[in-house]
Amino acid sequence: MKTIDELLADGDGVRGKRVFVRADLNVPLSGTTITDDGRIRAVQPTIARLAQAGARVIVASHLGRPKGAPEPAFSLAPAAARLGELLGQKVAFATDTVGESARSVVGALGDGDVAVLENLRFNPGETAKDDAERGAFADRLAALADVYVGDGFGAVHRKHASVYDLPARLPHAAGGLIATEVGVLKKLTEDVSRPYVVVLGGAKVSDKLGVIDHLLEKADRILIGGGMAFTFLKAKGYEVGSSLLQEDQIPVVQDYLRRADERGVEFVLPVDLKVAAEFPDLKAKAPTHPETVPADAMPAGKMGLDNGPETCALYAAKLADAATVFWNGPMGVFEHPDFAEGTRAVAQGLIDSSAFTVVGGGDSAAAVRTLGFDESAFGHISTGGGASLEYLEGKTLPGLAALED
Ligand SMILES: Nc1ncnc2c1ncn2[C@@H]1O[C@H](COP(=O)(O)OP(=O)(O)O)[C@@H](O)[C@H]1O
Ligand SMILES: O=C(OP(=O)(O)O)[C@H](O)COP(=O)(O)O
Repeated sequence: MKTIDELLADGDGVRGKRVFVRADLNVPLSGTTITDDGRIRAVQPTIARLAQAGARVIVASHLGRPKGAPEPAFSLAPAAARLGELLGQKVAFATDTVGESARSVVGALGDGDVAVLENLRFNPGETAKDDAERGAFADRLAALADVYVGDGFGAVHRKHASVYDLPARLPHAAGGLIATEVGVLKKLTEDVSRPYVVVLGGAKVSDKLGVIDHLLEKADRILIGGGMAFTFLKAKGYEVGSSLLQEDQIPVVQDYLRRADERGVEFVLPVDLKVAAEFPDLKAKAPTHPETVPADAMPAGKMGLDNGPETCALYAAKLADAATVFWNGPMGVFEHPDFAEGTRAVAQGLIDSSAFTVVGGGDSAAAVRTLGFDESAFGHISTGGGASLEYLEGKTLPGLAALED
């Protein structure tokens, strides 16, 4: 994989060239306010290096999951503004991705200038399953640039036009963030110190359940929380009220539990939960008066939104003797103060252990920072959740494979 160092050292370098940087600027927002800018800070050095070398830098990313058409709530304008602050230079913003605005903004770039395009997922070609449709969008993106730098680690597991098809159309290299992320995660695929404990939570349950199949071969202990817990609790025959549930995956999860038993892998599920009548308002953050209930006695109509205190203590104990920990997915709706304790307890558990700890995922990393933990207390904070899980699984990641030749 060609690195950015090689790209900068090559012949005339990048001076005067239009360099397309596929970043992951998928940051958490409250309205138009960025609540954690970690992903922007993580890719900023790559953009700064290219700009300093005289490139005309075009930064592109997705944000959230809009359905192939513009949705103002998912605009990248706040991220572009924040990038400008971090770089200490003006950053132009195109209000589309391959249209008139993008062409004119890119055409106006001088050497060392930086522009951000609007959300790639406002165009259906970005995420299309059909190769030709994705390819046609990638052709239009390719027309904007001379060189491609892949540095959106959080999205390398997506076979999307800007991640997979575009690098095939331009000379390409991997950015510094991808190089760092792959360097750390590679260690976890080689020889891990044991006990190896994996903590899984969050809300992208259908995306991430599959990784357990592989973890059953690798991990010594798997702690489940967040929205992921309810499919497991239901699989054990418990009621889960109106909690997040992946009903069609219940037989799969039952198989995981059976295989874990056979293989001696310890599966740990919540023993108590914080529940409320409905999903909390994350903007107003008004008190929700949650109840704590045993995990096997969830009241009908209530939603599980965090681990209860007994689970917090149990998970801390299950982390204490770990030698390696990988954690993806918050243990609850940490964005609301009533449901942050489970996530805080796991973060503290990682810090209190003497393990090598890796925290992965946009929201998990944001949780650790917004709950006030010092980033340096963790071994590595990865910008990718799904991406790091799939990397650990040994899967071929489209966005890495595309950079490889
Ligand atoms: N019990 C729950 N019910 C609904 N959402 C939850 C629950 N627990 C955690 N979440 C949500 O999961 C989201 C993060 O999930 P995910 O995107 O999978 O993690 P990451 O970005 O770290 O990979 C957070 O926004 C959090 O509010
Ligand atoms: O937030 C992301 O992934 P993550 O929640 O697994 O860390 C990435 O930006 C990928 O987003 P996607 O899962 O909508 O493709």
